Amino acid sequence: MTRIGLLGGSFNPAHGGHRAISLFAIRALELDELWWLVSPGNPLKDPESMAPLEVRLASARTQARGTRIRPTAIETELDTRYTVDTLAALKSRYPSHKFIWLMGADNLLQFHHWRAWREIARRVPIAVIARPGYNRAAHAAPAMGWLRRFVRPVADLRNWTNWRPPALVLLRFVPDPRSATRIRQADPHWHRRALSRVDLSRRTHSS
Ligand SMILES: Nc1ncnc2c1ncn2[C@@H]1O[C@H](COP(=O)(O)OP(=O)(O)OP(=O)(O)O)[C@@H](O)[C@H]1O
Ligand SMILES: O=C(O)c1ccc[n+]([C@@H]2O[C@H](COP(=O)([O-])O)[C@@H](O)[C@H]2O)c1
Repeated sequence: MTRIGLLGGSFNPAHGGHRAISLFAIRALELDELWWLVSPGNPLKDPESMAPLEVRLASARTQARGTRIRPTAIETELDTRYTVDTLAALKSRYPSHKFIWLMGADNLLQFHHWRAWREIARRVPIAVIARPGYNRAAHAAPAMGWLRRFVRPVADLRNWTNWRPPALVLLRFVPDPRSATRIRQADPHWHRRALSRVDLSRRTHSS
């Protein structure tokens, strides 16, 4: 049985915060691999401000170097955009893998807007990772009105593969204030430089 964590995201761009929380999660959940699902397009986000998928994926590969993190654009391959569909496709493609969905506390605040969010929680256990500025609000998130009864103690964490979903665990690692919004604010043209690096490496590989 392979233990896989799933961290879906825009990764616009990937940053050290993603890497840090992922490394903590790999250890805490004893994961064989943590897959970063670099989204072709978050259904709730404006595509205008989104760098091309290949540039975001390249930033994810850079951040994941030398770890058990596996950046993927598997939602493109599966032709899914909604997490509920991605999970169904992954579970049927990898029937012997055990999956756990990871998300930062900011995503829990929006979770009730996701398509079939209760169904997502019925499909896989969920680990919510504390994030500076969002934790108090996350405890009061609309989705928590329903999810609260399924919260598991951290003491039982290693046993997550035996949890029968819905099951939710709240994880606190060293708080990491990094965010893609801040990076874009400081460097609005990050993707242009990144795109030229992607093009360059493609040319180098094909030459
Ligand atoms: N510093 C962090 N601490 C905890 N969770 C994080 C952190 N950074 C990102 N995440 C989580 O990682 C997942 C993917 O994040 P995403 O790619 O949206 O990055 P982001 O920094 O939140 O981007 P943006 O600022 O554009 O919203 C989400 O579940 C998000 O909550
Ligand atoms: O399925 C949905 O309705 C849905 C709505 C919003 C976000 N998501 C997923 O949530 C993950 C985090 O997205 P983001 O843009 O906040 O990094 C990513 O995998 C998205 O596809 C999914």
